[in-house]
Amino acid sequence: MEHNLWNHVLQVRAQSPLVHNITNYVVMNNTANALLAVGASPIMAHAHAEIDEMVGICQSLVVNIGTLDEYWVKAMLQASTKAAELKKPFVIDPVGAGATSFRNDTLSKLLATRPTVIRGNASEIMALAKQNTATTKGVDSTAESDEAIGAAIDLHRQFGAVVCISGQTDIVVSGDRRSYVKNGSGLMTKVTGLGCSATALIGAFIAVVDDKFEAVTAAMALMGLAGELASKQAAGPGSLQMHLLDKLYNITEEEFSAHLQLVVK
Ligand SMILES: Nc1ncnc2c1ncn2[C@@H]1O[C@H](COP(=O)(O)OP(=O)(O)O)[C@@H](O)[C@H]1O
Ligand SMILES: Cc1ncsc1CCOP(=O)(O)O
Ligand SMILES: [Mg+2]
Repeated sequence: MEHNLWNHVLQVRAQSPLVHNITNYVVMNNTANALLAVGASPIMAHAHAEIDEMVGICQSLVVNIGTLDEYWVKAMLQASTKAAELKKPFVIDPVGAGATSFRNDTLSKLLATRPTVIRGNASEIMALAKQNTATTKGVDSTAESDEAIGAAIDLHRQFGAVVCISGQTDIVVSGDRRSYVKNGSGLMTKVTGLGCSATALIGAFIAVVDDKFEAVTAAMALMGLAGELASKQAAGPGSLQMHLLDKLYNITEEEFSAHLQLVVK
């Protein structure tokens, strides 16, 4: 599988999939830039009047609930329903799951449209599976990714989605398949929107890779590796964001295979 992952990076660059994003105000710019850097083509669009056509021309959809309001919830449900109808892959980022009943109710409706992939941090994945005993801390995780594996397995069973728990180790769960990506940097938690960027990259990879488990693993490997290599050049969060975009753009096969820390089970 390791060799396939780099081929998937090359496929994204070669095919430049059009990725429709309904995402939050905080990260629109970061995530569009992350998609461009890996070779994909982002479009951010949430007007009800254009959702159906937009889903129709895109190769995948990213739904991120970071800054919800009622108009946007309708747009998200319209888009995910259309994507399911057209058999286009889509990924949900349950930002802040568990923080409010508005978020939880919206997520229940979105899950019912059967996303291809769910990517969240450990607190969010546990909240989605209603396994959160601790109170959530907004958009940041209060738990380690391995604490959410049971929740991820449960979500996969209920909804059939590939589930990714991000954190110090990114864990991808699908049926009895597991991958563990141990790249990244603690400094990445000091830049807003890097989880959202990981989800956007998943959107690009599921657009071009048939095996969705491998697609998600490749996206998380690329994000973790780019963040780790960029953090070595960064003086702090500001320059990390800048170096991360550069590394997403110019990472080589040699860097990818020399630094990848992947366990597949
Ligand atoms: N403690 C950490 N050590 C190393 N890398 C991390 C750590 N936390 C997050 N990352 C990296 O940041 C990416 C974004 O994950 P995360 O911070 O969990 O998302 P979110 O911003 O949604 O909470 C991960 O895929 C991983 O590469
Ligand atoms: C801070 C914040 N508030 C609402 S959405 C958002 C961005 C969260 O991004 P990420 O989960 O990628 O850190
Ligand atoms: Mg997040």
